[in-house]
Amino acid sequence: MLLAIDCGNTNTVFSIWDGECFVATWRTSTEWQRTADQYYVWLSTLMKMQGIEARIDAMIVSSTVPRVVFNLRVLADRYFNCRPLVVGKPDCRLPVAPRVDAGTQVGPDRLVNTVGAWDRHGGDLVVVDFGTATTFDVVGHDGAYVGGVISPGVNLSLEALHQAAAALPHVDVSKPEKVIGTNTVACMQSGIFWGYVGLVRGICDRIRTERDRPMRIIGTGGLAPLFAQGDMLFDDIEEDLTMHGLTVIHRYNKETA
Ligand SMILES: Nc1ncnc2c1ncn2[C@@H]1O[C@H](COP(=O)(O)OP(=O)(O)OP(=O)(O)O)[C@@H](O)[C@H]1O
Ligand SMILES: CC(C)(CO)[C@@H](O)C(=O)NCCC(=O)O
Ligand SMILES: [K+]
Repeated sequence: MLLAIDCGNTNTVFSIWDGECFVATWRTSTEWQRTADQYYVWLSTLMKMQGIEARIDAMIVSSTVPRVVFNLRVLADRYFNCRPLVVGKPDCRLPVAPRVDAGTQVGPDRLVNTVGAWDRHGGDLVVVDFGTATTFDVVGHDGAYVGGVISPGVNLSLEALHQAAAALPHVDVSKPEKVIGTNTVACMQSGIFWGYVGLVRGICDRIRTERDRPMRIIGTGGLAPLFAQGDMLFDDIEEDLTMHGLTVIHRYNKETA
């Protein structure tokens, strides 16, 4: 079975793929210091607890944090006796090459989102991913990543507000009842929630205008369902899009090996 790993700047998600579906998904914080042995103890404990007897013999990794890749390679080698595919490395091929400026290192999570979304929907898409950053990945008619937009993440913006202003507390993002807040927390929640609804709507409209064609908007990431409550932002929400993209890239590399 395949172990697919998506390391973001905040969280790392592990999923086990049996060729047809994900049999399990677990999440941990991203820490580059974590060793292969630590990953394995954590993973094997969760597998045991859930009675999962998967024999992992392949691994694929997307990491926005280059330093974590070393220990994940050791994990693959020491415990699963395989060489991992690492998205963005020359030996990991993508179905369609990105069309970006020479020398640009596109975030592997964005490339993987592009592949996953194209596999499900075909071309002319925008993937909006609410992670550490809020990213917009534009997929051309042929499935290529053709560029996008990087905005500060929702939780990052809330944290920056709290850090920079002595009287502003830490708050969690949620949909406020009204736009006009009558207390500090409600004012901050409104600014973030309706601010991001406007940001997503505005950027997607401008992308459509710039591309001059209809485009489907796919939302992903933990906060996509929450923001979908604010406006008709997305044609679809797919929380497993990055993981799906990883399985597609793995299959593509196996078939074209
Ligand atoms: N209402 C909410 N308020 C705050 N956080 C939420 C809420 N709903 C979901 N989340 C968070 O969203 C996160 C999942 O998002 P996702 O995996 O897309 O990005 P991330 O892990 O924050 O970022 P990255 O992938 O860049 O590491 C989880 O940490 C989850 O706690
Ligand atoms: C933008 C993030 C942080 C989103 O996870 C990641 O994709 C990244 O580090 N990207 C590198 C730069 C780029 O994508 O163009
Ligand atoms: K992510």
